[in-house]
Amino acid sequence: MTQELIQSNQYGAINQRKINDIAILDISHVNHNASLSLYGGQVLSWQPSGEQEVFWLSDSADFSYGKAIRGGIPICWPWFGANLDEQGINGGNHGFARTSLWQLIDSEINKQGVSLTLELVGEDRHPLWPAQFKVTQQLFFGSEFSQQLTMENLSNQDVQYTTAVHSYFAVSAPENVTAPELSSVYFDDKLTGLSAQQTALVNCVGPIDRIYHTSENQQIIDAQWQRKILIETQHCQQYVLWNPGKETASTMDDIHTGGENEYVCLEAANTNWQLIKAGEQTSIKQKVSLESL
Ligand SMILES: O=P(O)(O)OC[C@H]1O[C@@H](O)[C@H](O)[C@@H](O)[C@@H]1O
Repeated sequence: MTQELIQSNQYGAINQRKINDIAILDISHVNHNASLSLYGGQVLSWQPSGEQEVFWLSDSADFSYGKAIRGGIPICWPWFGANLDEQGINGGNHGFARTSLWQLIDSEINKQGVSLTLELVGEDRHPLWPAQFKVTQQLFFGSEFSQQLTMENLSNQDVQYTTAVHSYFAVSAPENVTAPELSSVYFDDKLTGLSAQQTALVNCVGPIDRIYHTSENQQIIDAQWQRKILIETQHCQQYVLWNPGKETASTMDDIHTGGENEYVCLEAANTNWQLIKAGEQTSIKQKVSLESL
């Protein structure tokens, strides 16, 4: 495997390698290892020293232009989910950011961790979203992880967006896992089409596909791995909880056999259209940390 050193110092190094034609950055640091793909601007892994991997990546992920990479943190933007307009133009699932090439603008390695800035700039990228825009993604990998997306509307017209940072959290098995704060929150069930449901979440076994209307901090409690994943967000009004379950996963080429038993998606999101006025910007953020049980 050919590697190119991007940056290093006494605390760590960033190397670049390629999968097919896709540039992957590998980070090794005194307190963690991590990797991300410039295609999709997508975090693929983050493993603080002495911990299990935090983000799940499918063994069958398709690293090809035009395809979304299954796992890590796909960026759903400028829309989340399906997007079908009145003329019948179908934008497909989750927008174009996850199938776009992002640029690495800046990186810094220090004792606490590694900071990276990625950018996606464009205009008229899709008939359903012709605006001129810049999205800046600021990532920090250390013993904690944070991710901020700043969305700038560079057009002279207002635009609307929906979004999700579609985190695939690695777990021992969805049946060992719960997210207790969600039990008291109303959700829209994408599988039944029913809105404003409320039921206790016993575990995260799929098929499950729900939009929970809350911006409170969340915990993914994994009884087997004896850890809590803590998630805090800013300017996100929902969380999406998704696991396809065995039957649906077996129809998905980019999930390896049994892969659905290795993760739970809890996606910090804005699933209702949000306005960004002409020339203005807005941002969302998530912070992820770990605790032992
Ligand atoms: O297969 P995709 O496009 O990556 O989407 C995966 C899932 O993403 C979730 O966010 C959606 O709520 C699900 O409905 C969807 O199936």
